[in-house]
Amino acid sequence: MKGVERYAGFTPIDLVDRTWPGNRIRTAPRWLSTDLRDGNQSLANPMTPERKLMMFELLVDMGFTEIEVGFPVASRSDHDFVRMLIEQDRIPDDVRITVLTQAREELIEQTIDCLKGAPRAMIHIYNATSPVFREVVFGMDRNGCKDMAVRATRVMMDGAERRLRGTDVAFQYSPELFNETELDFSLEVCEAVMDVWQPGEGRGIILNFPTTVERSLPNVFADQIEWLGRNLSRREHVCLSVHPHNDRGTGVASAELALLAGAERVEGCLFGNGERAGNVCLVTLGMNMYSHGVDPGLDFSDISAIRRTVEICNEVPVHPRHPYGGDLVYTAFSGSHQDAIKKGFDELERQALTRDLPAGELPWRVPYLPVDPKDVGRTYEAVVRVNSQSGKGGVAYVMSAWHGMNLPRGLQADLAAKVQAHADAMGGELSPSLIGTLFVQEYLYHGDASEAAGWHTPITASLYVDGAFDHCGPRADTFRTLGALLGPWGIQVRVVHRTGRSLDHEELEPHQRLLGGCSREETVIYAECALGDEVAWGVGIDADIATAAFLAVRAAGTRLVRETHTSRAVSVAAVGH
Ligand SMILES: CC(=O)SCCNC(=O)CCNC(=O)[C@H](O)C(C)(C)COP(=O)(O)OP(=O)(O)OC[C@H]1O[C@@H](n2cnc3c(N)ncnc32)[C@H](O)[C@@H]1OP(=O)(O)O
Ligand SMILES: CC(C)C(=O)C(=O)O
Ligand SMILES: [Mg+2]
Repeated sequence: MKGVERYAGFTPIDLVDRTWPGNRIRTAPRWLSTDLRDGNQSLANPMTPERKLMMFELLVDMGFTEIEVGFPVASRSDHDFVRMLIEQDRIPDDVRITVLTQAREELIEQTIDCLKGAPRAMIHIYNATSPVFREVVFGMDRNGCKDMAVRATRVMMDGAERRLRGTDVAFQYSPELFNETELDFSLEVCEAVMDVWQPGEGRGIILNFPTTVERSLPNVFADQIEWLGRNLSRREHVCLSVHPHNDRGTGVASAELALLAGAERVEGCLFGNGERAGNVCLVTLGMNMYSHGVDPGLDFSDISAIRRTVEICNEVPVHPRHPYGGDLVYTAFSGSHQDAIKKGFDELERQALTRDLPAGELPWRVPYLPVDPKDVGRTYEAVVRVNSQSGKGGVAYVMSAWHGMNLPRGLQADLAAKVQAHADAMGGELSPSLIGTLFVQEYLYHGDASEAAGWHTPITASLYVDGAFDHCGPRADTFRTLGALLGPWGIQVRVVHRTGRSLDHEELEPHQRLLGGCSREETVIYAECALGDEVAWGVGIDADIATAAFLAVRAAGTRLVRETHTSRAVSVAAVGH
């Protein structure tokens, strides 16, 4: 592409004995949400006080104990929001608010004043340290840049000492554009800042290393973090924090590799809001940990509610493909994915029965779904959505999840072909209720008894029972009744397969009751009839199994006769059990 020569590559870090690639993330880091600061400053329409409060309360509810609530000198609304939190006593005892300020004396004084009356707070000072900032923005050398940070720390300590007497003041320093700064210079500035702050027992410091504009591969950032961890003095009093941005789309990877490399704290925003391509997404990071069996220490159990609140506060929609929280991320449209998902759920249910445990307590092993959607408050209903890319597994899933019917394999294929033809003809997606309507139209008996008059016997039906078979009395009685009903037509019923557990209408949501609002237990019988190479399926639903079977065979036989345009003998194959 034209112009590529204008961009320089990045220099790898000389750290041949790096250890981070062999490490694992075993515990959650300390989290800081910067939604109300870095997130807010990136919005075309910054949050109103109401939206800020909504975000703050969400963060508290999710379990954040470190929340950057603003840049008080940036605007009256930032200032007033911090004051409101303090004056209205809205900061829970286990939460520490943080405020950000540039390393400029006049701004620091005002920032301190804004914190008056807070029981505890963190003052976060930053100045840019990279060569391009030193040369282009500040016009100063390394020493000048370091002095800026040192002076700011002194001013902050002095001001806090004098004007924040009742406040437990903690301190965080960030060399902005750390990832573009020479490593030895970042270290030099941080050491100089620590010389002023004098970290020690009960007086820690947070040193926060941002990829202010992400420019290199995540492994380079990890090397930088491991190098710092080895070289910082007073290490036991330093909390090594990272603040990745997502300019290259690798913010999450940068954070994760930094954790492997020794980072202890991560700053970011929910759903990756923030400057340009965003701050690192804390939802993705936390849920990535959860999906590996590491408790993130944040509550994502109603991820849709979190997303809704974030969307209201930011006025920025969350992408439907956003990891873990997007509308479509627990949905498969394509046939082979749907088939594997259905088999995964079936196996989970089998295991639950065998081990007599709720399915929700079993190890999660469902293909194509990284976590159980229910763990984040999503349902299983949207896991499969049907269009022209779908196959029998998907259609069977919809029939089971939405309509409580566990179709035998042959009927799955038969219905899927009809659904596919419909999808091809209409384009787009077929809703579960439309699939249910197609099913009813195709397979249930709609005629009257005379329609079957053309049948010339004998018929042997292969029946599949789905539902309350166990509630229908001894099998012998059932077969006798069926014989009496079907016998005059010469239909022999030899085999009954189970396809699923009882269909209990009490368990189904109203939209799942394919045939209306009945509340008693019913039996579904699927009948497979063959005439030469032709096969037809019929379905009967009734509280009485014999009636259900009768209706199913009539439906199948009628369709077969109609489809083959013949009234010659219908033979029905028996399938062994
Ligand atoms: C990566 C980040 O997200 S950092 C946080 C960024 N957030 C914000 O900037 C939002 C809030 N900011 C503001 O409201 C304003 O920028 C203020 C109030 C902080 C400062 O306002 P102003 O004094 O009008 O300055 P302005 O916004 O034009 O910034 C330029 C000044 O900041 C200085 N500056 C810029 N970046 C930095 C930095 N990283 N560290 C220290 N000083 C800096 C510049 O040198 C310049 O100073 P100069 O006027 O002496 O040349
Ligand atoms: C203020 C700092 C930490 C920042 O937001 C950044 O560098 O991205
Ligand atoms: Mg930032």
